[in-house]
Amino acid sequence: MSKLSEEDIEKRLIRLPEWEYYDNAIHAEFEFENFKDCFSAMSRIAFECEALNHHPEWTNVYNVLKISLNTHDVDGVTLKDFKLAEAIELIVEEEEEE
Ligand SMILES: C[C@H](O)[C@H](O)[C@H]1CNC2=NC(N)=NC(=O)C2=N1
Repeated sequence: MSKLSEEDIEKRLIRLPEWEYYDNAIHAEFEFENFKDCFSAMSRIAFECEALNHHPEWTNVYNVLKISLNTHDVDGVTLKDFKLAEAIELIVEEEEEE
C-alpha cells in the first residue's frame, strides 16, 4: 500500500468533513450522548478494524472519542486509512441515529 501525497489526502478529505490531516495522520473527534453510546461505537469499530487488519490510535474520555489513523509500514497515510475512516463514519452515523 503506497503512501498518498498531501494533495491526494486533502482531496479525499473533502468527502470526510469530520477528518483533518496533520502530523502525518488523519484525525477526527466524535462526541456522543453518553459513555454507553461512545463505547458501543468503539466496540463496533473494533470489529471493523479486525476485519480490515488496520487499527486506530484512539482515546476515549466519557462521551468523546478521538481517533488518529496512519499506516506504520510506510510512515504515512494510505488508502487503508481512508477505508477505515469511511467505515468509522458509517458506524458513528448509525450510533447517532439510535
Ligand atoms: C502485521 C499487521 O498487518 C500490521 O501490524 C498492521 C496492523 N494494524 C495497523 N494499523 C494501522 N493503523 N497501521 C498499520 O500500519 C497497521 N499495521
